[in-house]
Amino acid sequence: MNAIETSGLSKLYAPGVGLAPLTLSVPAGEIFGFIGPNGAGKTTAIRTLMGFLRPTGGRGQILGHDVWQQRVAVHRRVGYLPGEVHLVRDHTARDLMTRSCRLRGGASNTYGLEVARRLQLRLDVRLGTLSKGNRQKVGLTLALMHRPELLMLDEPTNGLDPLAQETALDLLREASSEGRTVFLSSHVLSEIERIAGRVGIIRRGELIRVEGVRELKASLPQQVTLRFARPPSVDLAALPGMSGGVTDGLDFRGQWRGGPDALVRALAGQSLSSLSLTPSTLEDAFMDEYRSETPRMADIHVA
Ligand SMILES: Nc1ncnc2c1ncn2[C@@H]1O[C@H](COP(=O)(O)OP(=O)(O)OP(=O)(O)O)[C@@H](O)[C@H]1O
Repeated sequence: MNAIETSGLSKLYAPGVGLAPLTLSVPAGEIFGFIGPNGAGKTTAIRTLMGFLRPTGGRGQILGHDVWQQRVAVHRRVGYLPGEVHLVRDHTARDLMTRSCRLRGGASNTYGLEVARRLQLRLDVRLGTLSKGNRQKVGLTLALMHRPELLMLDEPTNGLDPLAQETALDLLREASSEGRTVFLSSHVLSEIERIAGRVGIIRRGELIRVEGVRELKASLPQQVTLRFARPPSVDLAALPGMSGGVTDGLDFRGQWRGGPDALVRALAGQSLSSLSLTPSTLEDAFMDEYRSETPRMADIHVA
C-alpha cells in the first residue's frame, strides 16, 4: 500500500487559486520532496492531505485512510510539522512531549528525548521565550517523537542553524531507512537534492513535474565556461548539444548536453586558455522549470 495516494485531489479557494487536481502516489519508505515558489500551493497541498482543509474535489488517502472522512485516524498516525509552529507560551517542550505521550495512551518518550538531545533543544525553557529556530526544533521533535509511519513536514529546516539542519536531515534519512515515509516541502533545493528519492515541482497550484532526483540531475545539461587565448574559429553556440551560448569577447558560456569527449573534439585546434564543465544542480533544474513555458496541466498522473 502506498503511504500517500491521491486522485484528482483539489482544494480551490477561488477559481485558479489553491491546489489544482493532484494525482500522486508516494510509496512507503520514500522521501518525497515538494518544491515550488511562494504561493505555489505546497502548504495547501499538505494541509489538504492532512484533512485540515476540506477538499473541493477528488480523493486522497493517507496510510489507507480518506484524508477528509477519516482525518482523525490520519492525525493519529502521521507526524505533522506545520509551516508555522505556534506554541502555548507558558508551557515547556517537556510539558508538550509528556502530554503527547499521555494522549497516546502512555506512549514512550525515549525517542522524543533522543531527538530533542540531537537537535540540542532545551526542554525546560518556557516556549514563549524561544527563538524561531528553537520553536522549529520543538515542532520537529513533536512530529518525530512517536516514530510515525508517515512524516508530513512543511519546510522542516526553516529557521534552523546549519548544525540543526544537518541533524534534521539525518533524522529524516533514518526514518526512511526504517521504512517510514517522509513528505516534505522546502525552498532549500540543495537539501531536497541530498535526501529525497523523488521530487515534485508545483507551480501555480499544479504539479508540473515529478521525477527521481538522480534522473532529474542526469537529464540536466552541464554548465560550460570557456576562455580563449585567440578568438575561436568555430561557432560554439551552434554546436549540436550546446544551448544558451553567450560569447563575451574571448569568454564563452553555455549549457552542454553530451559527454566531455564530444566537446573536447569540437574544440580541437582552438587556442583555449581555460575550460570548465560543471554538473547542474537541482537548483538549475528548478530554475529551468520556472523559466520554461510549460503548458498548464489540469491533472498529471504519476505512477
Ligand atoms: N485561506 C486562503 N484563502 C484564500 N487563498 C489562499 C488561502 N491560503 C492560501 N491561499 C492562496 O493559495 C495559493 C497557494 O498558497 P500556499 O500557502 O499553499 O502556497 P505555498 O506554496 O505554501 O507558499 P509559501 O512557499 O509562500 O509558503 C496562494 O495563491 C495563496 O495566496
